[in-house]
Amino acid sequence: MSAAAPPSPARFAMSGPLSGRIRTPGDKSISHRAIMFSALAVGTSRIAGLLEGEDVLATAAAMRAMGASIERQDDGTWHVDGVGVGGLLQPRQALDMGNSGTSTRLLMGLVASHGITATFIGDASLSARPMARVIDPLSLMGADIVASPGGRLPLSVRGLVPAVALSYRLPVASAQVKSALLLAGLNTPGVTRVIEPVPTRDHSERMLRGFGADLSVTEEDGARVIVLRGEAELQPQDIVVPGDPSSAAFFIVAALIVPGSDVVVEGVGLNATRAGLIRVLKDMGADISAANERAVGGEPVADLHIRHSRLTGIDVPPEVAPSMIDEFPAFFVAAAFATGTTRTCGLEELRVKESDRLATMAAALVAAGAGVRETEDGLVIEGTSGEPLPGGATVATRLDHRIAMSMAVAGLHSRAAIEIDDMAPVATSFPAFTRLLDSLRTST
Ligand SMILES: O=C(O)C1=C[C@@H](OP(=O)(O)O)[C@@H](O)[C@H](O)C1
Ligand SMILES: C=C(OP(=O)(O)O)C(=O)O
Repeated sequence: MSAAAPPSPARFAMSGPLSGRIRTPGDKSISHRAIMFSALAVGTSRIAGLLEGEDVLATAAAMRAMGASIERQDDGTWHVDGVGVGGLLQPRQALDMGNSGTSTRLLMGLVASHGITATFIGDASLSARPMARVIDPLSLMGADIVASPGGRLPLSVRGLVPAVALSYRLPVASAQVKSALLLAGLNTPGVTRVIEPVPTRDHSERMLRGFGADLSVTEEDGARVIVLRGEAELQPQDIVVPGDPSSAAFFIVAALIVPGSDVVVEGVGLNATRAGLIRVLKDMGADISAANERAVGGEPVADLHIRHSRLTGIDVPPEVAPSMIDEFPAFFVAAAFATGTTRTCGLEELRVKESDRLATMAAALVAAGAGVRETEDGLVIEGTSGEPLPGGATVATRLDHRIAMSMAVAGLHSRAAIEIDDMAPVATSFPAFTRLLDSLRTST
């Protein structure tokens, strides 16, 4: 297990109106993929706008350990010299994935079809997360995987060359599992098929095509079917990473709940497989408008203008969940200030993220004085009709960046400050979070 950093508590108190323009950092999912695919191309790729958070840096370190050359330039772009599909080298040490599920699951897929063995370790949160969802299909492809009890980290993957091409129907809506299989398929002769009954974020498909992979997506009986021809040759690319909608979510919710707020978040990725939060908030009455719509790095992007709004409670349809899966902690905060009841269901997946996000958010919001009932697969939240929460609580974030940022936002409209027990995990996805928040609180 990787070493734990000392906790870094912080207090977030009642705020005046938030105003100004900010730009969110690069998308975490796309940044991981930009590093991985560039590291598999032959030649030099350039990446602008890469998220320089701990999770992405863990991916970069692992790809370096397997032979890629990855360097940050003085102007902030990253240059990656790839090894070519099939060219990964045996890492000398265990790959430390820190807190990052995406790094772990995608790289397990990559190793599974190379002639190398890699051991994956991580922090206490990652070591509690289920890996059977990738172990099972990668084993069918021929990888030899030895995991800790319950299919957890630490685990080792011994790849097989040539691996056996697989046609696999995802039993759980997971872009990480889908992407792990596509990465394994890159060095596998023949055709790898992944069948997705419920669509999940499609960054891997888009970017693999951009790198020249032979990949097609069709629909069969209402499911998405992704077909990838193996033994791919990836061409180096110039990539611009769009802003992360999952990071923008904290500022969207903050502007909606703090009276008088008027905020623009620039360059937010609005890929339909990621934009569920905005659709649901608008259905609740949120004043969010998009301007300057454009494409960045093959992804739709816009500047979002958000004004404080009176929100109305809603029943969130479960089928929207995959398109806002990481935004639920922030969404629960928005719901806590709505008028009426918000009900969510079908969110079992939230129990296996960096923390059990249903239990952790229910406990945090209840401690702050919100009316929250936890069910097996969701939360039922009675809103304050725009009134502040009592606050005055210390929140346990359980090594989960999104809990820390969500409850920091809740503190901005609470009578007594909310103390976050540890802001350190925020560095995994959004190191600039507190600085950007402060810039909106002080600007006039
Ligand atoms: O593929 C990705 O980049 C991600 C997929 C999602 O996980 P699951 O695949 O487990 O749903 C999401 O929660 C995670 O933050 C990033
Ligand atoms: C679930 C998340 O990330 P990961 O699975 O990569 O740890 C997240 O960022 O909310």
